Amino acid sequence: MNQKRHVAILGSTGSIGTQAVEVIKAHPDQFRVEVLTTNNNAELLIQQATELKPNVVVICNEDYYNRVFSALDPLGIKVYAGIKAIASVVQMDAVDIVLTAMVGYAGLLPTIKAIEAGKAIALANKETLVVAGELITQLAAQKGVNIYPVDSEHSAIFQCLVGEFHNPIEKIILTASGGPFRGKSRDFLATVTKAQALKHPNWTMGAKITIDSATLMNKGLEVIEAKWLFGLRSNQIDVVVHPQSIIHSLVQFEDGSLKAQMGLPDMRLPIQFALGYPNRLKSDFPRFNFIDYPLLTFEQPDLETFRNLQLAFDALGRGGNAPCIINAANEVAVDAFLHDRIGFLEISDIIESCLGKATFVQSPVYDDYVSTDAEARRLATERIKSLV
Ligand SMILES: NC(=O)C1=CN([C@@H]2O[C@H](COP(=O)(O)OP(=O)(O)OC[C@H]3O[C@@H](n4cnc5c(N)ncnc54)[C@H](OP(=O)(O)O)[C@@H]3O)[C@@H](O)[C@H]2O)C=CC1
Ligand SMILES: CC(=O)[C@@H](O)[C@H](O)COP(=O)(O)O
Ligand SMILES: [Mn+2]
Repeated sequence: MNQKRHVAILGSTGSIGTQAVEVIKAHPDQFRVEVLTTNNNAELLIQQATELKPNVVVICNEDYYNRVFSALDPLGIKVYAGIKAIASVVQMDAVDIVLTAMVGYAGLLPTIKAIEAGKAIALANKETLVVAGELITQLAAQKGVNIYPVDSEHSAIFQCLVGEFHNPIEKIILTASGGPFRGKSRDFLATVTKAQALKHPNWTMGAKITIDSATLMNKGLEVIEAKWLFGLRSNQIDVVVHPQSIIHSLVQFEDGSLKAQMGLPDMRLPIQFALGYPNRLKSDFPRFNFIDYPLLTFEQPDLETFRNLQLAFDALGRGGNAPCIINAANEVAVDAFLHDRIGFLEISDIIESCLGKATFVQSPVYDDYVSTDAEARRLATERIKSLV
């Protein structure tokens, strides 16, 4: 790259956000941070901003505005509060690329606003494409905006496709670790605790995605994300359990050839690839050694025990706002599980019940997604109340 890329990091204090900051700090000649945003973590935001000197920061929780303002205003950094400010700062002229590393449905509106303003997107927030994949991909095409995947599986597929964009994909194979409860029975799952579910075998991530990995909903969300990113039909997307998380996913072309992308589980690589595309920037990330991994194994996912993956395929098959319904129900159910209000297996029950009850919309527009999200959250909350 001959010019620095100017980056907005939405969710800079989270797992992806902090790793993105690391990548950017390692390449000061390639990147400059213009925007940092967070929900509540004022202290880390202040620390990051003091070091990176962005143009603007946003703290969603207005209670922390004074604290952040008093620390950063003397440095000439603009400070805004509230979720609406995020949707506006992504449109700043100084921003070239927006890394969407916020968690959940909250990522949708800022992503739409960024695309409307013609900004490239490094997409970590998979929920955006799950909720409104058609709207987002159509808008991006209309505005000539590139969406670079950050999610490790989708980055793997994107990396396999470099130099192959003219060749049709026969199918893709998304790898799944299987999570901490791989091979366990429903009887076992009925007793598992939040602490057990938060222990991912291979990745250290935020709480919501870690629970999604344990229920296999993460893979369901990734199937939907892949459909929109790569323009696939659902019968072109397979899932295989690969407990070592070394092969990050594969593409099969029409001549039968399979291409895979491999490496140690380290999100800094896909973050760096998305921010630096088309260049591969140097890194000192630990290298994979075949001798350390004499056995790479593969299994079928257990869709009867881990029902969320099947529910995601069902929602994808139904189309319209069905993926938005399961996303909202899942966000509410995971939050309830993390607050010890429901058991692990009840997460799927809540999603299934919402999918059956929420109003179906075949061809949703933005306002339909807003009302679907609200309705599904209300239905999920009512269902949880009936369970406790
Ligand atoms: N972690 C990973 O390895 C991977 C994550 N992803 C995806 O990336 C996204 C981020 O995940 P992850 O980094 O793990 O999540 P974390 O929970 O670690 O971080 C989330 C970030 O978003 C902020 N945030 C949370 N809620 C809101 C909100 N309602 N409005 C504005 N900001 C908010 C948080 O602020 P605060 O710190 O103040 O709470 C934090 O900065 C998710 O969509 C996830 O699915 C995809 C692949 C891998
Ligand atoms: C790092 C990443 O991309 C996560 O989405 C990861 O894939 C979670 O692992 P599993 O969902 O396969 O357990
Ligand atoms: Mn992933």
